[in-house]
Amino acid sequence: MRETTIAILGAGAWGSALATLASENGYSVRLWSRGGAKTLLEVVEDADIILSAISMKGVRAVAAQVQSLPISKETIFVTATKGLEPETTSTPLQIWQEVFPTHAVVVLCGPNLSKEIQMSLPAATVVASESAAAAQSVQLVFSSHRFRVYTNSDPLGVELGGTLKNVIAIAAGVCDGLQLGTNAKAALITRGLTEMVRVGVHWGAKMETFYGLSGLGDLLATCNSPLSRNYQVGYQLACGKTLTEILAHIEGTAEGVNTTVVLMQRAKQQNISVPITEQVYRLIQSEVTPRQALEELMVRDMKPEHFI
Ligand SMILES: NC(=O)C1=CN([C@@H]2O[C@H](COP(=O)(O)OP(=O)(O)OC[C@H]3O[C@@H](n4cnc5c(N)ncnc54)[C@H](OP(=O)(O)O)[C@@H]3O)[C@@H](O)[C@H]2O)C=CC1
Ligand SMILES: O=C(CO)COP(=O)(O)O
Repeated sequence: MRETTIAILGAGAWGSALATLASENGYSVRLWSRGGAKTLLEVVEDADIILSAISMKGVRAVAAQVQSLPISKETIFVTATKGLEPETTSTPLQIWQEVFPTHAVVVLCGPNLSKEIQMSLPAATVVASESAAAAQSVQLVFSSHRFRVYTNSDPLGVELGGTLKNVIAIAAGVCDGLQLGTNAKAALITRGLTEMVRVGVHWGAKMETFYGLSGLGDLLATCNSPLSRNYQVGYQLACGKTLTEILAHIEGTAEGVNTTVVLMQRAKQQNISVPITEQVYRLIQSEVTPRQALEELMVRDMKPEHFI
């Protein structure tokens, strides 16, 4: 039997870590990046699985390039990007499904700081798809004694958990940078999760998905780790650096900055209350200081504790 071939698009921090996991499991892995030695055709040709770990800004263009190439009808697409497209507010899952409507598309998302995975520390993740068979195939590729992979049938919910938590992670970095304490951080993360649930359920995702690994799990990892680029953006803003300075020096992609802008636009259009996102938005637009953002959150109208 021919061996299973995995094409990974994007040789950044996350694409490289996922390539390591699949290679260690004995799969044949081909990695593509814009400056790499192999062409996109060489990498995707006859691939059983094509996984995209491209930053949000490159997803649509790369998907269009892949569409122009001869791909087997059986090929499974996997998306590991956590972002939103500015022009359409679409998620990466929605883009891959739009470009490849007859293929199975799987979302891979969880509390997965790539540096820890490259250090062989244990972690868990979720692979979600409308096709249970496709999700199980991807589960098999990445599962190991150090990487536990769960399947899930709510791909949009799994993807939105990983995407929306980046906005809250910026706020959590601000909270720690201002040294606001453990009570404040717990309140922020808990109310942040409610905001994620509100947006996600309105979008069509299942509420319970946000209490799983790709929602609460990734929220806890990202809001508590200095390894998170999004957390670092917030932390450094609280320490007085400008967004331009921070983004110029940060290693890799902090998707939460763009996600905040797109989410704010969507929430306004659809009249969804997102008070934490709104303050992160105003902060990155330099409309408020970190302290003013905190103050505005604390003096909002009194209300019962709603969970959605
Ligand atoms: N790092 C992590 O811990 C995790 C990251 N993610 C998500 O994975 C995605 C990638 O993150 P990460 O690997 O850390 O980021 P990096 O900045 O390390 O890598 C980004 C990758 O995207 C590619 N890319 C960027 N812009 C374009 C473009 N316009 N066209 C084609 N390719 C492009 C880069 O290609 P090139 O090499 O050619 O420059 C590179 O391979 C993000 O959405 C992130 O949120 C998800 C889970 C964990
Ligand atoms: O999504 C991540 C961990 O699951 C990575 O977080 P950052 O993009 O903030 O580094």
